[in-house]
Parts: sequence; structure tokens; C-alpha cells
Amino acid sequence: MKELEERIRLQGTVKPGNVLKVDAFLNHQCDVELFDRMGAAWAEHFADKTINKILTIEASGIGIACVAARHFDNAPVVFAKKAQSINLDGDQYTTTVYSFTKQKEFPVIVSKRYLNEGDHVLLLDDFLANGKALKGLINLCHDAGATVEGIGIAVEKGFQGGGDELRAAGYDVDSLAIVESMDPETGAIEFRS
Ligand SMILES: O=P(O)(O)OC[C@H]1O[C@H](OP(=O)(O)OP(=O)(O)O)[C@H](O)[C@@H]1O
Ligand SMILES: O=c1[nH]c(=O)c2nc[nH]c2[nH]1
Repeated sequence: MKELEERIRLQGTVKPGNVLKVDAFLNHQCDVELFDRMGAAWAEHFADKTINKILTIEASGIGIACVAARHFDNAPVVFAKKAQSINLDGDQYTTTVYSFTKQKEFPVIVSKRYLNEGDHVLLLDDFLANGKALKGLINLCHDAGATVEGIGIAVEKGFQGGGDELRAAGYDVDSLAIVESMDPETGAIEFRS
């Protein structure tokens, strides 16, 4: 998606440790009109799939998924929680995920009420790096007997390999911008064409 690549060039900054900071529009301050156009792009890509639920993971996937859901017949958006809470009751599907930005392992939890056998799920998230978050969500879907119909990502860092691993495993991964390389010294960012 050219618009997203341009925004990354304009407002993104490259930090040491393979971190691309795009919090001016994607995952701190949120440009909801951009999110809407991202949702439209995913809807076009996954037009031949039957999708009845969108699954994401807190925190940064939530806003994007909620806006994108408007392009999927207002499919319910479920987000996996990264902490136990007195608000989480009943049976749960759980796994653990190593968080890229927080650099620690989190439990990842979805109530059995909201992910069911027979669900046709689209996974959405802001970033795909090593693929840990998505593998956690895929595990939850597998445990629930739900089918992963596809994966929509705003920014994939292609050089970290998570996206290509998922494609090799047979998943339809639609990343709207794929960063092939980025240099914290010069700030240069190259996209996969
Ligand atoms: O492919 P991966 O290596 O798993 O990286 C991608 C994940 O990293 C971020 O989550 P993180 O927990 O770092 O931050 P967040 O709480 O802002 O979503 C991002 O939102 C993705 O969920
Ligand atoms: O803001 C972010 N920048 C990143 O480079 C990244 N990788 C995973 N998750 C991320 N979030």
C-alpha cells in the first residue's frame, strides 16, 4: 500500500535493535482514516474468504482491527489479553507470547465464549516481526477448532523472517508495507517491491 509506505518514509524513525517507530500514526497516536483505508485494502485482498470474526492481540492491534471490521460486515473483533484480570471469568484458551517491544513473555488469553469451533477468523495486527504474536494467536485458534482464513498486517519487517515462515506454512499473509531493510545510522528504509 503506497500510502502506508509514504507515511513510514515521512514519519517513521529507525531505532537501534530493529525497531521502527511509527507511533505518530499507527500505534500511539492513531490515524483512523488511514486505518479505514487499510481495512478496505484487506477487505479487497480477502474478498473471496468467508470471515465471521477478527482476532487481534492487545494493545496495538485493537484500534486497527476495530476500524477494519467495518469492511468485514462489522464482524466482531476479539482481542487476546496479555494479563489475567478479575474481568476474565470462565474457561479460557491460553498460551504465552514473547513481546517484541516489552521484551518479556506474556500470557495470552481468550475466553472460550468468544472463540469457537467453526469460526472463520482473520488475524490482524499492526506489526509482524519474528511472528511470535501471530503464532500465539494461531495456537489459540487451533485449540478452539477455529479456522485461520488469513492474516492482515500493517507493517511487516521482512528481514526478521516471521512473515515468510508463516507463508511457507501455508498462511495467506497480506502485509500492507514490507520493510526489507532499515538502517538506524542513516535512517534509510527500503521496502519489498
Ligand atoms: O512478530 P512479533 O515478533 O511477535 O512482533 C509483532 C508484535 O509485536 C508488537 O507487540 P508488543 O507486545 O511488542 O506491543 P503492543 O503491546 O504495543 O502491541 C506488535 O503489536 C505485534 O503484536
Ligand atoms: O512500534 C513497533 N515497532 C517495531 O519495530 C515493532 N516490531 C514489533 N512490534 C513493533 N512495534
